[in-house]
Amino acid sequence: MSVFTAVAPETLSCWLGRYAIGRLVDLQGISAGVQNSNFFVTTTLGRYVLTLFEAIPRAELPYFLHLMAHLARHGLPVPGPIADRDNEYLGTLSERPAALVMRLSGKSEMAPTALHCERVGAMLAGLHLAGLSYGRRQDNPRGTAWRTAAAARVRPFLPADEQALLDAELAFQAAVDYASLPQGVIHADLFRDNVLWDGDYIGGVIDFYFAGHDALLFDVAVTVNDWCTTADGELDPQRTAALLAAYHAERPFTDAERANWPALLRAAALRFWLSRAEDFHLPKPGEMVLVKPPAEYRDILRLRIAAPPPLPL
Ligand SMILES: Nc1ncnc2c1ncn2[C@@H]1O[C@H](COP(=O)(O)OP(=O)(O)O)[C@@H](O)[C@H]1O
Ligand SMILES: N[C@@H](CCOP(=O)(O)O)C(=O)O
Repeated sequence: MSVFTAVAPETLSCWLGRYAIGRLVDLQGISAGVQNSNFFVTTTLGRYVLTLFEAIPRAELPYFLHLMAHLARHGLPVPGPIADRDNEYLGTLSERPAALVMRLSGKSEMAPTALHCERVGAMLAGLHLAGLSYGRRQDNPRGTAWRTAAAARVRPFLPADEQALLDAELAFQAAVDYASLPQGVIHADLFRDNVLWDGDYIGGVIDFYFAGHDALLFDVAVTVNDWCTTADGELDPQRTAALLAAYHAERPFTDAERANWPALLRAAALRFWLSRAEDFHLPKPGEMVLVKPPAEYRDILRLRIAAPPPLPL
């Protein structure tokens, strides 16, 4: 995240009176991330993360907060949201929808090994299986409809060769048979910076604010494109095989998923090329704002088109 909206300690101290988590000791803005304003909050009772939601419509937020509670209840290492004294997860602070979740320990691993990838694959399958019993439903907010709209917004800023790449990829993706793929709750942003490691074990999975209902394979593709890609954008065979085999052991891939794997790797690359291009060309105003390079995912998309990787199982 970034900090788009400042929060004064006095304001937060007063707001925390709505909760049963003690008094404010420390407040720190967090510079990582791109979507919301996030803060580490320490109270006399514990350590929490405060999120002020900048762009997500308020009506969509209960889906994410209850999903985190659901997954935590199913034993996944997901931060539980904190209910206020009225038993509500969602409040309002600095004129923004706001929520507190537990702060989990551990740190991100940006140079993962095959063992890390194996654990992430198993965890992602667990998340998909636990998601099957989640009672609420909301579409993937960065699914096909968003992709078309985002492409129209960023296209005028792109040079001619990138416009051609974008047009061709949108046409290719429009022909993919998503209905043939198993669907469910997906995290949709399971990048290395959204997993906290406690030694070799996953201590936390965070940032569920892009979650939604979509093809489970899209989530696998997003995850593989980030966790298993080398510095030059190619897939590392050992890490890819480790992640996919661990996932497959918990939720076996279907024939339709095998057939559509190269297309979904491309869809996942397109999604992050578009969101990064939009953040770059049409930035939101803010105090500390992180913009990730769009070229990285443009190039991953080009590579996945040039050499479609088979599902190695
Ligand atoms: N529950 C948590 N426990 C520990 N650290 C967290 C937690 N939630 C967020 N963070 C920290 O905050 C950073 C940004 O959070 P993130 O959810 O990725 O932001 P955004 O909401 O903008 O997507 C993470 O990289 C991590 O360092
Ligand atoms: N993972 C995405 C952007 C979302 O950022 P996050 O820090 O909020 O997860 C990317 O790399 O483009």
